[in-house]
Amino acid sequence: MDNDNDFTFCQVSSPSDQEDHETKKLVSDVLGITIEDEFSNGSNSSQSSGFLWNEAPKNTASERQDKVGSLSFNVIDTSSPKQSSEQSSELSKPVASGGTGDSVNKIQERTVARKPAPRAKVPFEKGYSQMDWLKLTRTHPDLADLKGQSNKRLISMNEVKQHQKEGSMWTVLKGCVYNISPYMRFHPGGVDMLMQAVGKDCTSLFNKYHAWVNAEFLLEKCLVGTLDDSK
Ligand code: HEM
Repeated sequence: MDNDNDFTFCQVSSPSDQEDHETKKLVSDVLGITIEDEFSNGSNSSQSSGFLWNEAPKNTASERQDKVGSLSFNVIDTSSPKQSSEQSSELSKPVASGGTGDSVNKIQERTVARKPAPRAKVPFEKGYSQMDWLKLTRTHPDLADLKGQSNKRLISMNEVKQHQKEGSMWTVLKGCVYNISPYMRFHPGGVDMLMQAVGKDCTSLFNKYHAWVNAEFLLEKCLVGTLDDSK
């Protein structure tokens, strides 16, 4: 009860309007000092924002981190995109470069690293992803449509040319003859692109677009034979 009385007493003798105003001002001043001290560490506000978002010296970053406390993660976030773009341009440096075009090359590399060229990849139809293709290659008994024939026989280019119909579309890739008909709708570059391979040797086209693609593995079950290049 004594405490209640004290409380009542405090309420009754609350500061006058003028005193109240002064108290508020004092509090806000103190808060102002505290905020400025923490963020700018005695410097002006433009330096403060520079520290948070632009170029904080790397060797002082951890020191700032300690002082800022819970806001320190901002420092790391701000500097990381710069680092990664530098890294990617480093990674994309040409193996051999030299001469006067060197600096031009570097500028172009940076542009490439930031804005990758759009790819002509066609969105796959439902059920025609590369995973679906892999499943099909494991379950289908005769994707190459061999009908019991060996896939080790030699095939002439003339025979390849004759297979350009639905269900039996042959192509030559790196000396191997494939029936690419079942792969058509699974091709990430689209049916139209792959149609250019039908009835001919598509090795140079294939290498032009994606030399890195492991066609030997992808088309393993579509193998019809080996190109007989003796004729
Ligand atoms: C005959 C066997 C072929 C196979 C197994 C094959 C497979 C693939 C694969 C797996 C991709 C995705 C590549 C990636 O994500 O990096 C792709 C994309 C593509 N393919 Fe093919 N492809 C073949 C032939 C061709 C041919 C003959 C052409 C051109 C006439 C072609 C044009 C493209 C294009 C334009 C893309 C999309 C762009 C890209 O991913 O870089 N492909 N192909």
